[in-house]
Amino acid sequence: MAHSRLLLTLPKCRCRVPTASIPFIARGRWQSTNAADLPHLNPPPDDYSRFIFQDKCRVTVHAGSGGHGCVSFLREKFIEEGPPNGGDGGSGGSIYIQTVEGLTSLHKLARRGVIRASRGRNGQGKSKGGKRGNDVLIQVPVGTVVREVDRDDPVANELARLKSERLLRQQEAENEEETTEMFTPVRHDRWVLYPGANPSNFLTVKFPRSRPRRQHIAAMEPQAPIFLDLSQPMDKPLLLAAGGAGGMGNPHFVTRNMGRPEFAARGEGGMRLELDFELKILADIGLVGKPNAGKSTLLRSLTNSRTRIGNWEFTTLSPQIGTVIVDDYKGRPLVESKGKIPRTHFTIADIPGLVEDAHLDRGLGLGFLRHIERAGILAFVVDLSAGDPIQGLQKLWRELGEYGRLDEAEPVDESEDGGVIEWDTSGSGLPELDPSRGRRRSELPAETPTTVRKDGSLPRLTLPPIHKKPWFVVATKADLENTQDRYKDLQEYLTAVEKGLAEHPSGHADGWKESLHAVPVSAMRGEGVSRIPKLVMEFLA
Ligand SMILES: Nc1nc2c(ncn2[C@@H]2O[C@H](COP(=O)(O)OP(=O)(O)OP(=O)(O)O)[C@@H](O)[C@H]2O)c(=O)[nH]1
Ligand SMILES: [Mg+2]
Repeated sequence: MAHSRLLLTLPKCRCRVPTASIPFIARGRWQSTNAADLPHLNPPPDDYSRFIFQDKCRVTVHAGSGGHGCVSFLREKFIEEGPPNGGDGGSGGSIYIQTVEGLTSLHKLARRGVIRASRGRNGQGKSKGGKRGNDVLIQVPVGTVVREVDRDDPVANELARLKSERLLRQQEAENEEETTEMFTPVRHDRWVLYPGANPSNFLTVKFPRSRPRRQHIAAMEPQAPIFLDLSQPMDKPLLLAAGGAGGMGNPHFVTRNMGRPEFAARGEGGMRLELDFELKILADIGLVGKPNAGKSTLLRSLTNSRTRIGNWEFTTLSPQIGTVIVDDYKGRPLVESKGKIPRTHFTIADIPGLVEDAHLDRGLGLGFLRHIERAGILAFVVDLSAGDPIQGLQKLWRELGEYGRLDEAEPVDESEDGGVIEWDTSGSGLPELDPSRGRRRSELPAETPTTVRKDGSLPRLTLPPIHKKPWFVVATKADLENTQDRYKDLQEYLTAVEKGLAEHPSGHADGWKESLHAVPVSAMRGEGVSRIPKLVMEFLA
């Protein structure tokens, strides 16, 4: 009795998971979608999880400088003036980069701003070499592009200085009559003197000619300027900037005339790189739709995503990713794929809605279109309750076409209708897709290898043009009135495009049209959505 009273008096509690524990990638098994879970598909505006998301940042990285060589001499009983035994300086720490699966945002990197590898320790007496500086590994999400903005390489600067000095000498030698003793500035920055030495010793000591040195691993650095397209998980880190070489101890400078050199070399300075990081999300499916079309609701109904839903435009302000698990609950794939790695899951990217002229940077569109550029399959989300869905679809294609044109100067256009479909549902039990359709999958973008080239850089990712990607239409809000006829028109139009009777909506005659579907769904009721994973697996298998 007391128990039931307690239940009655308790306020309605909504289970909230701490934000930090929610992964950015939400996972869900599409088989588990059932009508009983409906409240999460039409949630109140405050029922969503916040993600910290950053898809761009600029970071300055400093490789560590080398430690200085040591000036030291053996001191033992009965050996008054022992031979030099100064150790070499340790080399500076290097900066490496690696893509890691599971990371989804650059916000941690952006927060760091400046990344420094530590410097090498100085050499010591008794021929003790200095300790190496600690390396730094920058971990980024798969799909990150790294571009160099600026660099300051002390070794390159020194080499350039030596070259200009040599040219000057050559010129002097040509005009022999004007020959004067060339003034060589004292290089405090390149030499270390014996501890007890005066600064004036710099003027009296005759330093040997020295060329700046690099660590051997510097040969693995990517070619300047750096451009890396890290589209695959990497099992080994890639070197970005090698630390400065350590300075040599005084034994290295022994000559026949100078048995006890009282100087050693300073370590080379570490390189500074200013890098732009940009994350291009690599999802299998990109949802393309106008604001308020119902993309986020669709993502929620397919996955466990807690993305925000609201009956206003621009509810979604940053890309969201959901993962749909399609295994048999034991990690085994449900769809067998011949000759390829079997897929047990696929990812869906929900980006902010595209307004008209999004390619001219209206709305929020342009910044996020690049995420769609990389999706393997495009899902056009068209709201059946908001006017003519065919025009809606064509407008979306036009925006994508214009964006593609910005990228690679491609022509685009529009089109019309033709075709067949049966529609006999009034809200529930939406029709099954004909399994004989959606067979061809040859057009899927090939896996891009992340093989490192000889110069250490990665090959540039070659993306197929947007109009060549497989696509389908998700006709949402099919539970609302007057949507059946619109859906019918839309499917007729797609059949006409497939048969070549109507122009491809991208305006490209070679646009992908192997099997075009419009899937009618009511994402809010969770109806019809289970057909999407089936269709996607047909494409991915
Ligand atoms: N009746 C009905 N309403 C839906 C359906 N799907 C979404 N809605 C409603 O449409 C409105 C917009 O849904 P969202 O999922 O936030 O739309 P969106 O495309 O993500 O919008 P933006 O993030 O602004 O681009 C919400 O009020 C949803 O409840 C559906 O299948 N049926
Ligand atoms: Mg949204």
